[in-house]
Amino acid sequence: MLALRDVHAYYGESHILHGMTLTVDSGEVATLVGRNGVGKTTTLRAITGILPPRSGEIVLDGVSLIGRPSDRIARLGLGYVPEERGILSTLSVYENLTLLPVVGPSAWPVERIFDAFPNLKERANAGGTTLSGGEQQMLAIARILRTGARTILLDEPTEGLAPVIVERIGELIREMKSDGITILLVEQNVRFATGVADRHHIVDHGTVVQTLENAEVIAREKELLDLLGV
Ligand SMILES: Nc1ncnc2c1ncn2[C@@H]1O[C@H](COP(=O)(O)OP(=O)(O)OP(=O)(O)O)[C@@H](O)[C@H]1O
Repeated sequence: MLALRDVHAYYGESHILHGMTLTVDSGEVATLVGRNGVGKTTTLRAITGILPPRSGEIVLDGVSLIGRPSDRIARLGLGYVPEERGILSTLSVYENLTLLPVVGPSAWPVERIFDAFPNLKERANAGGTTLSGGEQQMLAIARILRTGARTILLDEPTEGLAPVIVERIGELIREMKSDGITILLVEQNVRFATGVADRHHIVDHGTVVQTLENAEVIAREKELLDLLGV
């Protein structure tokens, strides 16, 4: 389980997270939803240790993450797929895929990844950034699955992608969940979010203002879209 309690984080003097508190249960898919700039990405960066919080508690499976460097946090089984995906242009698809160390026993072997993503197999020797946006997103997620991370943070994985790719990413998230992986997802597409998630944390001004079960969000979709301004 992942738990944040009263987390405060800053960029320089800008106070961005104002007491972020939330939990993601083991095996759950939870989302962070909210308008642009409310601190969703910053929350993921605080969890990974890329932007260490100035105060508060973050605990992953009983271990405090506070004060640990991000590479140590990753080795505890936390994977992060940033919005910008982080595919390196100087490396091939295969090299990008195998770049990160394996951190756990449930790591997907490369053969499983190639079975799941035939496009990545076909393009294994091509440059990482010669792939389409959708393929790069698949590669970014596949790279984390290969590490065996049991808790995965995904930042807007569907942004700007064609509907058929969005659907494939939805299937993949459901497959990850059925493998027992815990997922925290930043997602602006409410339809997509309700298709994959168990609970939704509504974020405003760097804090969670409401947590809703998936069924509530489905029932109140219009209200939520108005709230998000989308
Ligand atoms: N590197 C940075 N330096 C300074 N301020 C930043 C930096 N990154 C983000 N911010 C600011 O922090 C606030 C929260 O940004 P964050 O990216 O967490 O928002 P978000 O909810 O993820 O929204 P979006 O969907 O726009 O990414 C914004 O006001 C943003 O301008």
